[in-house]
Formats: sequence, C-alpha cells, structure tokens
Amino acid sequence: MAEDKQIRVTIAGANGRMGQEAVKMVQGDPGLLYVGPIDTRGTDEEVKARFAQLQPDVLVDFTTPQHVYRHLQLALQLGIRPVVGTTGLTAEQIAELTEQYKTAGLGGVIAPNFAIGAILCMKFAAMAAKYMPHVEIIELHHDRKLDAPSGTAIKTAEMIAASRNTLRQGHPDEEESIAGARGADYDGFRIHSVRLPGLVAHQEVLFGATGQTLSIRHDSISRESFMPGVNMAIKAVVNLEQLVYGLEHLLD
Ligand SMILES: NC(=O)C1=CN([C@@H]2O[C@H](COP(=O)(O)OP(=O)(O)OC[C@H]3O[C@@H](n4cnc5c(N)ncnc54)[C@H](O)[C@@H]3O)[C@@H](O)[C@H]2O)C=CC1
Ligand SMILES: O=C(O)C1=N[C@H](C(=O)O)C[C@H](O)C1
Repeated sequence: MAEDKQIRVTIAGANGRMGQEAVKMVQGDPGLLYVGPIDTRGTDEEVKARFAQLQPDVLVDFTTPQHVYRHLQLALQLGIRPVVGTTGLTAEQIAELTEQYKTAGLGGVIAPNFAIGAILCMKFAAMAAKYMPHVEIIELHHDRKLDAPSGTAIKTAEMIAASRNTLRQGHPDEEESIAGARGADYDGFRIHSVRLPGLVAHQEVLFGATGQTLSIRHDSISRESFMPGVNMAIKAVVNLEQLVYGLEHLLD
C-alpha cells in the first residue's frame, strides 16, 4: 500500500466502551480515515451493501464473542483486513482462520490485548515459567465482561505452557468442597477470573518455588492504554499477508 495514502478504517462496535476510544484514536490520526461504523446485525446482503458503501481497507472489531467469528469470515470474503480485539474465539477457530487467511494471502491481526504492558507481562511470565514452573494466573475485570477467562489470560497460559515443562500442580489428593474453588485447569495450572465493578483490566501471574514467590502484574487503568497497539496493528495489517495472533508478533 502506498505510504502517503490514508488507511480507510471502519469499526464494528463503535458505540461500545472500546469502540468509542478507537473512533477517537482513528479520527485523531491524519494517516487514518474513519469511514464510519459497521453493524453486522442484519442479513449478509445488508452487511455487504454497507461494506461496499464504506469501502474500508481495515475492519477494527470490538464487539462480542458471538459475532467475531462471522466478522473474520466476512472480512476474508470481501478482502478487508481485520484488526480484532474481541475475545472469545476458540483455539480451533483461530487455527482454522489462520489457514484460510494464509491460503488467501490476506493480512489480519487478532490481539487479545493491545496494551504494551500486557504483552510484556505475558512475555515475562513465559520467561519465568521455564525456571519457576509452579504458576497460577489471576485475571481481574469489570463486571460487564462476557467471556471468562479473559483472552489475555488464555494467551498468557498458551505462552507459559509453551515454555514450561508440563506439571500437574497442587496436592495430588486435593479436593474442592465448593466446585470451582481452584479455578480453571490449563495444562496442569490454574486460571482464576475476578469480576467487579470499578475494575478495568488487570492480570497477575504468580509463581512459587521453595522459600520464594514472584508476582508479575499488569493494570490497564483506562481504555486509552489499548490505543497505541490498535493504531500500530492498523498500520501493520495493510502490509501483512497472513493472520497474526498476538500483538507481540508485530513488536520484534
Ligand atoms: N484486545 C484488547 O486489547 C481488548 C479487547 N476487548 C474486547 O473487546 C470486546 C468489546 O469490549 P467492550 O468495548 O468493553 O464491549 P461493549 O459491550 O462496551 O461494546 C461492544 C459493542 O459492540 C456492539 N455490537 C454487538 N454486536 C455487534 C455487531 N454484530 N455489529 C456491530 N456492533 C455490534 C454492541 O452494541 C456494543 O456497543 C470484548 O470482547 C472485550 O473482551 C476489550 C478491551 C481491550
Ligand atoms: O473485556 C475487556 O475489558 C478486556 N478484554 C480483553 C481480554 O479478554 O483479555 C483485553 C483486556 O483484558 C480488556
């Protein structure tokens, strides 16, 4: 894509908490052109007609787990590059979409978290897990969140599992007297999800070893924290020829 051409951006979920921040960010960048919102709660024909009217290069998605898979399929059919922040896609869906985008040679970004500090938290946790394999993840979010565990916690768990020798933690005879007390099991370690008003997006990764503990924590205290990452992904995706899962792949 020519360097001096503005990138045409549409946003799904433009009236939501993240969408409103994303509209402001896109409108504030002279390199980007906000062509308007897209709402896909209609027939395929209606939605395709709206896309044809907007002519976007990039579709930014901050909607719900229920709609995001269809959005990625639609973007593929229409040759529009997606930048997806919506969480809740399964590992199988991501693998299938990755193959489909590769075959089409179309760029896309799925990033469970766009905040640079959250990416560092994941990377540091993966580094630490190699040497301190006893680990638990606690993610904490506002109580309007639909999915649990968070996309960030799942991605963190995947990165930890890739660098940690598999180990089933805790006492072999441990039992829950209240179901769920020990959290969700991922590859032998636990993920705990906290939902409270007043929170935005937070994660703590705790490690334990003989006589010591290590905590790695990230806090997003406002949704502006995600915007530099969204901006970076929009500018990167126009030059990609495959679907990338995780902002860390755009950083190195
Ligand atoms: N990757 C990241 O860094 C971040 C990701 N998220 C994720 O983004 C998603 C949205 O989060 P919030 O903005 O807090 O939610 P929200 O509920 O405030 O906004 C979602 C918006 O999407 C709209 N919507 C639903 N279906 C739609 C459709 N088919 N077409 C167009 N619009 C539709 C809703 O009306 C609503 O306005 C969630 O999955 C959340 O986990 C949130 C924060 C950061
Ligand atoms: O719903 C949210 O708010 C967030 N969702 C993403 C996730 O599931 O990880 C990213 C961030 O944690 C905020």
